[in-house]
Amino acid sequence: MDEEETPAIPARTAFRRFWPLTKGLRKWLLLVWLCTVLAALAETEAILLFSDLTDHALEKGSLAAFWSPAAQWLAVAVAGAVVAYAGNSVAAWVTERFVMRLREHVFDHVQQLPPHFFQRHRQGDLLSRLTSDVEAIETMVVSGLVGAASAAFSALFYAAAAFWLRWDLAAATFVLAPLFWLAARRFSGSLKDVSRAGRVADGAITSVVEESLGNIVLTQAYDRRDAECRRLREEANAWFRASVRSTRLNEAYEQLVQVIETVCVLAVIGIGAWEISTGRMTLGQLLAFAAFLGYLYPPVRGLAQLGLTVTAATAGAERLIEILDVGPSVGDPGRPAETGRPDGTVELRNVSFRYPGAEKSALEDLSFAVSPGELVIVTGPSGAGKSTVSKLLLRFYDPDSGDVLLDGVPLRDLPLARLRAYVTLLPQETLVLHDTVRANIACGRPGASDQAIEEAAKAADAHDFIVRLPEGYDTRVDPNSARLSGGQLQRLAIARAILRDAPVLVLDEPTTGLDALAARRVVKPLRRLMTGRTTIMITHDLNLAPDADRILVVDRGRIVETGRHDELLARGGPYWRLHRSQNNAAMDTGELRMPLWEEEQAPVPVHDPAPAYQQPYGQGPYAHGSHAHGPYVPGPHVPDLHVPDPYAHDPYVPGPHASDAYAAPVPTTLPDGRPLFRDEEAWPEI
Ligand SMILES: Nc1ncnc2c1ncn2[C@@H]1O[C@H](COP(=O)(O)OP(=O)(O)OP(=O)(O)O)[C@@H](O)[C@H]1O
Repeated sequence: MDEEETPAIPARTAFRRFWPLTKGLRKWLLLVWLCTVLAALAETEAILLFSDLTDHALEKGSLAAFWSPAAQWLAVAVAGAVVAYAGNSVAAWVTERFVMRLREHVFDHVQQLPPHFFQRHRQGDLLSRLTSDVEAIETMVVSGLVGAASAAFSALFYAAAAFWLRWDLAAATFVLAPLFWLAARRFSGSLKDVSRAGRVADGAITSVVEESLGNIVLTQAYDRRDAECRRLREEANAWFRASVRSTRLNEAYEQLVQVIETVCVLAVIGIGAWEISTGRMTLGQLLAFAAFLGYLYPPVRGLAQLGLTVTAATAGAERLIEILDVGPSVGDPGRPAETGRPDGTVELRNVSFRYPGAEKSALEDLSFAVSPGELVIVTGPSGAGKSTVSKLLLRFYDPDSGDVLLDGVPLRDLPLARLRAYVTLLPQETLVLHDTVRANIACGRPGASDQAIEEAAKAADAHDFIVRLPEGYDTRVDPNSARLSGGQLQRLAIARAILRDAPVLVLDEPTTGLDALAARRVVKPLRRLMTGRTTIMITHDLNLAPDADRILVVDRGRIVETGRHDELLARGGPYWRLHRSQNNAAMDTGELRMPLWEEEQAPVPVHDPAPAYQQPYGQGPYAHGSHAHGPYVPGPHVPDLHVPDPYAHDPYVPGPHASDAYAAPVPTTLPDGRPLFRDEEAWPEI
């Protein structure tokens, strides 16, 4: 779904769609309309008094005939002013309430949408929909409706008054009325197109600014200022064209209407002059008639203009309806399962899943179970489906087939709020609220006491750096804050998760993006967080792997290997290769990493749950003499790699190179000499 493809919707459909949101406000709308009616009555009375004054006081030059109508006129004017003030104030209140309600409604809806929606929509465009498009709908549903009702009433009222005064004169004038309608009709189609283009361009400009400022480091470091300005200019040009064209169209319409009005006024004066000359009309009557026409034109013009405004607002409505029509991918069950706090047994049973619109499945018939308190690491190359597992565990999506179970209960039978209280996610990116440190931790468990927050911070090794901040726990932080390092932010996130105290933890790349020192600094807090909880850690970083009760190696949506760290290394299979590529510092770029098997070897071999052959670590097929020491070369391009895929050989017969460097025992240090995280020692405070 793209902003350019927004489907066209008739104004009536758009109106009907948003009208229910005026519930509770309608009585106030009626009051606004009543005020307009009263104001119109006051104006009419004023015009009639003016006619009286002209004929009795002005034409006859009698001051005595002046006082009474003048006093009545003043009283009517004051009453009209009070009513108009009250009506406009209530109208402002109603329109702003409606805007707030609509914005909350759309915002609430957007927050329930699945992750792929946000990957496919630019944030700036969403922002523009939530701001200017929401306001546009107000002009259609509330101001539009009240305006139309008031204008229609005023037009009818003044027209009736004009007829009552001189029906023949009025009839002659109204013959010209369809001209207004024709003029409005002529312009409305073009105005809708141009408004739609303007709104899309507005969203695009917000997106460019937002993306560019969000990437300011890239912009500055790579001197991309000109490129970014060019990008902005391209979008701004579209907006510029749309807005100039929209002004031109509106202006042309206004001027055309002026000309039509002049024709009407001249017709009235011409007929009036003839009527006065024949003695059938007084000057006062003619002036009053002209005044009624003067009052009649604005509502008639307003009605036609309103048509144009509503047409333009429909373009905004289309963009909001497009979002509102995207349903959440999951919802609360009709009949929720009756469960208490779970022990934390997690199971994926024959789970297959394909992202909406994707060509290939992200997970294929995946099964594994984790017992309460176990630590299971899910690893594998980029795009293997690891993060998809975390999305299913949090129930951002339901599997296409198979089940995800918590203590034997399918997740789809648990209310979402309860499920997410039981399963805590520590996401890859450190998520920080624009708020105080205290609030950032407390959002793990709203209403937590200060003492509980501090204890969580202590367990996460965050307390010490927090108290050193200028205002301690009350220091404000924000997502782009330079105040806290990546590691410190991660420890805040750990404190939040500790406070949440869920029986199941899903850690998605908890050390990614942290340097070695910072990564090491979060290991202890992470261990404290994991203690006693079922933990599923999705990671490329295998430094915590020795701690895991089990490691699942996933590739192309399937488990290709499972076991403990030592067993898997000894097996010399995919895990061993992942581990080797990491120790060779060929970091996780996905492209750099060795494929677990060669592309052409489809279908993907499925893990055989029976214990694999016991192959000494380093005796795998890739422990090949000339490559063992060299820089990492992706698998399929290894020129003299004559050893077939390891999965094709079960059991594997050790090759002739068992004695090379990779036949060494499991290393206890990283290549740069750092100890593995397993051997913790005191580290300096960062
Ligand atoms: N929103 C999406 N729409 C379509 N396909 C998607 C979407 N998100 C992920 N995928 C695809 O699903 C597959 C699994 O993705 P996933 O993010 O789970 O991989 P991963 O193992 O976590 O990768 P990485 O380690 O790079 O984060 C990939 O082929 C990916 O391209």
